Parts: sequence; C-alpha cells; structure tokens
Amino acid sequence: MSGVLKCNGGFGLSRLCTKSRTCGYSPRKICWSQPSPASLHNSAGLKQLRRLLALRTRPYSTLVPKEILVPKAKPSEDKSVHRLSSICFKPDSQTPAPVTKEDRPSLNAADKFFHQRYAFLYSASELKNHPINVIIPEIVILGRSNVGKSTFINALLGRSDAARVSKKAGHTSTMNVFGIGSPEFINKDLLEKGMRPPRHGLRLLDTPGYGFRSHTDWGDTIIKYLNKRKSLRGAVLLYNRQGDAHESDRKVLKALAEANCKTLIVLTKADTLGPSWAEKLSQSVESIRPELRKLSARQENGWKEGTGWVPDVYAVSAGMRSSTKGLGTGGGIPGVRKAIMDMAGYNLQEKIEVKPENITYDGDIVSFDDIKWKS
Ligand SMILES: Nc1nc2c(ncn2[C@@H]2O[C@H](COP(=O)(O)OP(=O)(O)OP(=O)(O)O)[C@@H](O)[C@H]2O)c(=O)[nH]1
Ligand SMILES: [Mg+2]
Repeated sequence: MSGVLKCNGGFGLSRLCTKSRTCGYSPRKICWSQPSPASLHNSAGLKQLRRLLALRTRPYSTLVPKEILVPKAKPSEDKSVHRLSSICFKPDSQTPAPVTKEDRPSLNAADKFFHQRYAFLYSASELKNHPINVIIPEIVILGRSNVGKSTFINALLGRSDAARVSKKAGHTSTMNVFGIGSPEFINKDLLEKGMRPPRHGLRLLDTPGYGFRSHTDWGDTIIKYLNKRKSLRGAVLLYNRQGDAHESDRKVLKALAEANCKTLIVLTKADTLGPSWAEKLSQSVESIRPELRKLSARQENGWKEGTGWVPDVYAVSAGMRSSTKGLGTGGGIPGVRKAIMDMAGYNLQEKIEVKPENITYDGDIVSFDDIKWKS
C-alpha cells in the first residue's frame, strides 16, 4: 500500500492517519485479525477495514433504523414558575392568590427562619429509633415514591445537598430528620431536668415514599409515628402536579385524618406543566378539595377544613436544575415555608412570634403531652 490511509473520523490509525494529532486512538488497540495487514495491500481489504472503522465510529443512532428511534419526550418547562414566591390556591379562587405588599414581611420572616441554621440530625427506620423530643415542633413530609419529597426539603432549606434526590423511585428508605431555624422562640420552661436545650426551632422529616418501589412495612411505621409522636405538629402531603389521588394517597390521607394530624397539601413539579400551568393546577386543586371534604365529614375528631386540613392548596417547582442563584427562593417555596411555620405554631408578622396559646398560659405546670397546641 502506498500513500496514506485516511481515517473516517475521530478514530483511526494514528500512524497512518493524516489527523494523527487529533486522533488520539492508539494503533495498538486495533484488532488486526480481521482484516490482516497483508490484506490491506488489495483494495477489497482496504474497503473492509474502512467499513470496520466506520462501524466503530458511527453513533448507535445511525445503526438503528430511524423508525425505531422514538425521540424521548421532554417535559415542557415553564421557567416563569421558578420565580414565583407563592403559588397558593385559596378555596374561592381558580387562580393563584397574588402576593401582596402585606404578605411580604411574613414571607421574609419565614425565609429568614429557614435559612438561619440547618443540621441533619438522624435517620430512623422505626418509631423507637426517634429520640425523645418534647419541645421542638416536627413536620413530616409525605408522598408517593418519586413525587419530589427530598427535593422539596432541599428547596425549603435552600440547599441542594441536604436530602438525597434520585430519578429512581424508592430512593429514600428511612425517615431522615433535619433541624432548622433558631430555637429562640421555643418555650424552654417545658424542658425537664437533664434534657439538652433545643438547638433548632423546627424539625423536618423526609420519609420513604409509598407506592411504587416502596417498602412493605412503610405503612405501619408511619401510622405509628402519626399516632404516637407527641411533638408532631403537622404533615405536608405532596401530590403530583396532576393532583390525581392514587389509592395509596387516599390511605395516607385517611391515616392522617384518623390521627387528627394537621395536613397541608402541596402539588409538586409545577414547572413541568407548560405555559397553562395555572389552569392545570387549578383543575387539580378542584379535584382534591372534594375528597378532603368527604373524608373530613366522616371524622368526628375535629379533622375538619381549617382545623384538620389547610384549605389553601399550594404548588411548588422545587427542582433545582436552573441556577444556584435562585436556589430555594422561587417556585412557590417561600409561600410553603410560611404555611409550614403556621402549622408548627409560629405567628409570622413583621417578626416571628410563638402563637398566643404558648405564651399566655399561666396555670399549673402540665406535661408537654397534655398541652393543647393550635389545632
Ligand atoms: N422538574 C422538576 N423535577 C422535580 C421537582 N421535584 C423533584 N423533581 C425530580 O423528581 C425526581 C424525584 O425526586 P425526589 O426528591 O428524589 O423524590 P422523592 O419523593 O424523595 O422519591 P423517593 O425518596 O424515592 O420516595 C428527581 O429526579 C427530581 O429531580 C420539581 O419541582 N420539578
Ligand atoms: Mg426521597
């Protein structure tokens, strides 16, 4: 063979290739068994080698007939949702409530609280693994596998690394507890002798998802926790953006109602609904409220609209794929922060205050378990 054998792309025979500087492919790695170097001396062998090299370099897509390659549908995104500080559907409105000048101080106070301090505290797979907590309010985040619970917690905390997120359903397998905010508003009089002073003002619990790829004993563990944990102040139940309640969602909602646990509904992944997100979310909310009303009508323990479940339904776009600049500030997160603090028993006006029930009490000293928190 005389002359130079040109390679068909990035790979080739660097010794022979005119693009050898950029080629980067080691000639030693080429299998000479087919065709043999000797066969290069005839043009048929050369053609065969060219075909082989072309096959090596051609991307998979060119080897598969076009009709088999169905392009992966990308969810339509609406970045404008990321910038909203609150996406809240009030019972009498089909559009998200606008954020007024009067709302700003309380939204800012909630933001400040969530950014004050943060720590991962512990993981628990059973109720008995939870250390005793008598004074720090706890809020549990519940929802189906992959609905976005861990992402939601990260967004609330304004960081991307607190809870582990995965595309694969069933990633979180234990209850993971995070301490946040300053403990300055916690009533320390309730501390018993020998107890450590609180380090945070609120605890958030990430939980394993239920449904697809979930753990079989999830139900028992969570129902025990909902019924027995005295420091539990409320649950945030995450629904997917379509708001279509699955059988498992209904079971959890029933468990929350029976445990008389204050419940806040939040729709996730609002950014994947496209430009008509407000309309679609409104339709979802309209399908959720009747179910809640039906359920609360059957409860005699006080789990009613307002006292049991929060009539305002929130939506968020908690995904943090955009930029770290807007981390945890957009997509309805500040609005939910405020709603969570309200559920935990904090008053948010110009500054944070504990709700009057806790500070005006001047009767006998009672145990924490007998204290009636804001229902
Ligand atoms: N576009 C978008 N994606 C989101 C949003 N929230 C979560 N995701 C994505 O949804 C997937 C699941 O999120 P996770 O937070 O791990 O869901 P999870 O509910 O904790 O899942 P399990 O722990 O398995 O129950 C991840 O790929 C996230 O990036 C959101 O608001 N918008
Ligand atoms: Mg998770």
